[in-house]
Amino acid sequence: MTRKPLIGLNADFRAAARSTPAFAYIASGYYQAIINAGGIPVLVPPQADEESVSRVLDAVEGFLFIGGGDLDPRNDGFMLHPSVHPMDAARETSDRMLMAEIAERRMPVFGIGVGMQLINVQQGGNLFLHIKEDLPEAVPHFDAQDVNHRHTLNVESDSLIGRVYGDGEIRVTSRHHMAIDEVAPGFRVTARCPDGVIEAIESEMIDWFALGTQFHPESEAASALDIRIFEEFVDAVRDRNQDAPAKEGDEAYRLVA
Ligand SMILES: N[C@@H](CCC(=O)NCCCC(=O)O)C(=O)O
Repeated sequence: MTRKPLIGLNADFRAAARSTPAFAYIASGYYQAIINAGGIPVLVPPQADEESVSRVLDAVEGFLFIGGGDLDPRNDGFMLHPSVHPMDAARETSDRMLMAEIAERRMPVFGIGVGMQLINVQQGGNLFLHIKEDLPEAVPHFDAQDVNHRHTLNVESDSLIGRVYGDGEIRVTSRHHMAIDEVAPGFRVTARCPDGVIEAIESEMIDWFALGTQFHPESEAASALDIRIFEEFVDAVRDRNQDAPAKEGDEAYRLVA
């Protein structure tokens, strides 16, 4: 039986309000996609410090950064923009610590939506803060009335995304008002919307599986091909850890014991 890798997922966070406690939460599509692709999801709420981040990453084999609110551009030396609504600082601080350690370890990582933007800025790239202003000719990438708003995609054939989607028209679910501007060193663009907006990046480093999609392959409207992206990710995590010694409780351990 193929060993299922443990894959961490961050969570979104909402501070306490007048009548509700604070919540850490995650849309089920993210962790269900990991399960469907043969992994075991491990939900990771915002962490308080680097030691906790290190211990968490000792316990998982890959990491998925989910979508959510906006990264605060002031954390990257830019001015705040009126259209930017930063996510709760508890989440962003934890996400940035996690991403820094994941990069250090070259742990397989997949970022979706703001998760891709996090990979890009943490690795030295930057963002357009508001597509409507920065790229006025762009097609709509967000529809407040339609959570499954979709647009077409052009992919680089010699890439993971290209292998997954192949030829033919591709439509993906899009929910963003920010986008990658300068791509981080060591990464390349592997998919764009026909209007030029960057929709996927991947690492060019041979020792690091790092992938980002601005679109949402976990959405309710996901296609069978979208799910293949998760299978590629889980396979990459498994392959990287296939020589890891079996831990008590693993199938391999039981077989030997
Ligand atoms: N700040 C980003 C957010 C992109 C993103 O993650 N969208 C998903 C929304 C919530 C979700 O479905 O998880 C941007 O707007 O560019």
